[in-house]
Amino acid sequence: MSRDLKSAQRWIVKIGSSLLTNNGQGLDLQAIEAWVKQILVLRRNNTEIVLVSSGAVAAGMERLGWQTRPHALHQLQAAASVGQAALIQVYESFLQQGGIHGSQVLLTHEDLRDRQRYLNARATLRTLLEVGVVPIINENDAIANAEIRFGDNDTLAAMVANLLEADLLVILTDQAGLYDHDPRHHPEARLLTEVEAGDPELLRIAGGAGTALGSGGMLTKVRAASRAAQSGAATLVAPGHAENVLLRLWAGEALGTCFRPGLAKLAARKRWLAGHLRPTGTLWLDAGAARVLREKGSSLLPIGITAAEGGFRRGDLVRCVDQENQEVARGLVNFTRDEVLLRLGKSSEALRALFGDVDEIEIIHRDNLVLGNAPD
Ligand SMILES: Nc1ncnc2c1ncn2[C@@H]1O[C@H](COP(=O)(O)OP(=O)(O)O)[C@@H](O)[C@H]1O
Ligand SMILES: N[C@@H](CCC(=O)OP(=O)(O)O)C(=O)O
Repeated sequence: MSRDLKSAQRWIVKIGSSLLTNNGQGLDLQAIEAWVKQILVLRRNNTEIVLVSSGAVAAGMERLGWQTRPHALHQLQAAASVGQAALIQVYESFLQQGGIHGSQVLLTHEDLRDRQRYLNARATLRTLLEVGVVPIINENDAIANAEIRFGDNDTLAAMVANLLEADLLVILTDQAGLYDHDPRHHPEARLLTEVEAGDPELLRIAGGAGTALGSGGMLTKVRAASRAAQSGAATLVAPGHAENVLLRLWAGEALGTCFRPGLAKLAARKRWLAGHLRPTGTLWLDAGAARVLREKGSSLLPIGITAAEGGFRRGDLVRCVDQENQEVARGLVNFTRDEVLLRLGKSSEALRALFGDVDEIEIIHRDNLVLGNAPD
């Protein structure tokens, strides 16, 4: 697979606990500054970045003057709460040097399982990207108990990659990438430069965390790569301490391990959106529109829509049905219901007369359309 990542427009970058801390002694400010500087360059080159950052517990321990990591959950949560503030303060100060703001988004597993909270999280993150902010995500450690925890940030980062349909998930860690054995115990281990996401063999060779600081080890990274692949994202597990690692990856250098997503992005993404999102509305198509969608998989234009139901918003999944209420397709809609109602039945000329020469006239673009009776 080519490592040309310049066309990958949305990256989720996960920075692990093993990297963020100076051997457990608080945050490694120099390292964080270096990553933020690279993120600023990527942003200037139109790559959207969402950061998933660990490090709250370690930063909190330093602020509280605790020498050893506590075992009791309430103490860990207190440390995370103090440290999260420190973490955001550090990122924000470095981002501001480049004229950009960061924002804090703390998530629990529940937030991505509950439909309404999932949609809220997605809408917020999309808006943050639209206004040029770098969202900085961590688990909401202060309140997350065992039942609602992700536990490691690799899983969280992969779920965010699905949520935002990212092109790429970059997992920075303290090793050069995935080896055929845990390199801490097998000095002869070989680095794997390219693998297939979801290959079950990888689960066998990936071990647990290498240090007391990290939580998931390679196993959660391998699992994260298969999860990210479900929505078509490639994953790179790369050495976070390598100089200019993000810029070198962006330039196409073969650093770390690349997990190919298997299915082409478009096909994977379509399968994922049909299987994972629940429709929030219905568009009724006339016979002509139903036919061109079924026969040619064309984009859905306003002229072929006769009615719109449901309180959907831009980016939501809607069902497209024919006049007999048979499902023709599902897709991500480009407009809110009110906007669709203003446009339905109108020709492209009529739309231009109303709205001027706007770029987007399709109600659903063909890349966002899945034909047939998709599962709920
Ligand atoms: N096959 C493997 N290849 C590379 N590293 C592995 C492998 N199996 C286990 N590991 C361990 O995984 C560790 C990285 O995971 P972890 O400690 O959780 O870090 P992070 O905080 O970056 O998530 C490495 O330090 C390494 O010891
Ligand atoms: N949410 C925790 C980090 C969880 C964690 O260690 O994850 P990981 O970086 O995947 O090993 C924190 O901020 O301290």
